[in-house]
Amino acid sequence: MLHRLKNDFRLSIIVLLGTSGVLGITPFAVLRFSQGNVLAGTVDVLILLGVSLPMTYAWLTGDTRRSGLVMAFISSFGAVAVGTLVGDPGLFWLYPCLVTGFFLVAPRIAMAINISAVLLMMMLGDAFRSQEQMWSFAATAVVVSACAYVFAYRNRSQRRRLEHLATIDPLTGVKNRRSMDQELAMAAAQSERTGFPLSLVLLDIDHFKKINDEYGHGVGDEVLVELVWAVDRHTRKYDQLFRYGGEEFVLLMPGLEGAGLEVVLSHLRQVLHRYVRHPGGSVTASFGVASLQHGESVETWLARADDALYRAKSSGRNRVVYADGMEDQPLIEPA
Ligand SMILES: Nc1nc2c(ncn2[C@@H]2O[C@H](COP(=O)(O)OP(=O)(O)OP(=O)(O)O)[C@@H](O)[C@H]2O)c(=O)[nH]1
Repeated sequence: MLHRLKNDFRLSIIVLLGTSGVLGITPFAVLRFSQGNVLAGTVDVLILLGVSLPMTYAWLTGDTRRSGLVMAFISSFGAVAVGTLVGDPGLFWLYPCLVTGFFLVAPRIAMAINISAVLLMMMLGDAFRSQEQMWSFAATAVVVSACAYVFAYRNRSQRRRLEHLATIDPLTGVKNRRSMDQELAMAAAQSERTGFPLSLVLLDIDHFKKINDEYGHGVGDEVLVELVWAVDRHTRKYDQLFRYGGEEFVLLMPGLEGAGLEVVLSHLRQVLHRYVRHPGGSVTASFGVASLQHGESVETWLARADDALYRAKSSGRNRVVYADGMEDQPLIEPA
């Protein structure tokens, strides 16, 4: 449970708000009913349901997007209803809602909800004792919302930047090994469910150390970038390339296996040989290929591709080798 809360920021906010909403509003609901204010008590109960149901939904389904939106909406307009029904003591409830909305939904949506809630409260007018109070409320609500917006916007762009840094290889711009682990697990689970074929290619540049040693690391880096560019140009948009480490890449190819896969990879091997170059000539790469088998774990799948790559390297490089006893690709040199 703690693990989920620690790893899912929006879920943790939903749970925090839902729980504090339930704890904070319940005494007021009881108070309103005991004072005979049935309408305000009913509104409190509706808000209680409005925050606890999305919280339960988010917890059970993991869908924090929809629950966050519902919660932001209900808490803000619920606060408007409370303010309108009980007068200025209810006004204060809108302030936490003006801020917390930014934790639940995108900054633009939170801002739109805030503006609508404040305007609605002003139009209904019943919460205010005087015009002066109403305009003071409007001005302070705008200041609170504007500050929260700037903070949320900045926080969001920094989070996106961190996500980018954590998942993208800075040299080549493809996803790194960390995101590969997640994507492979997801793709394998989907393939297991749908029966859609899924193949994995371990692609390793041949004698890369020699290129570095002879022409320098800068040239080595350029070769890596060129290779990524060539693979990207000659594969489909739903194929995904990851940098596995060093000069080794993983290419994930959904919907391809058997003869179709052989044709594509034979072509790709030749394309790399033809287009990826260094000052001393062309670059070659070896491929180890494994198609996911029913019930197979990602680790075993990768290990089979790795074993095939090892065989490609040890049998002469510049070739495609398939796991599970399939024949090595005949070595066809480009014209
Ligand atoms: N330029 C550059 N070199 C890198 C990078 N990452 C790893 N390397 C180098 O890649 C080389 C990999 O060498 P090896 O593992 O011996 O592989 P290889 O020379 O390609 O030999 P085979 O794979 O057996 O054909 C090492 O010299 C690493 O320093 C990088 O980001 N840029």
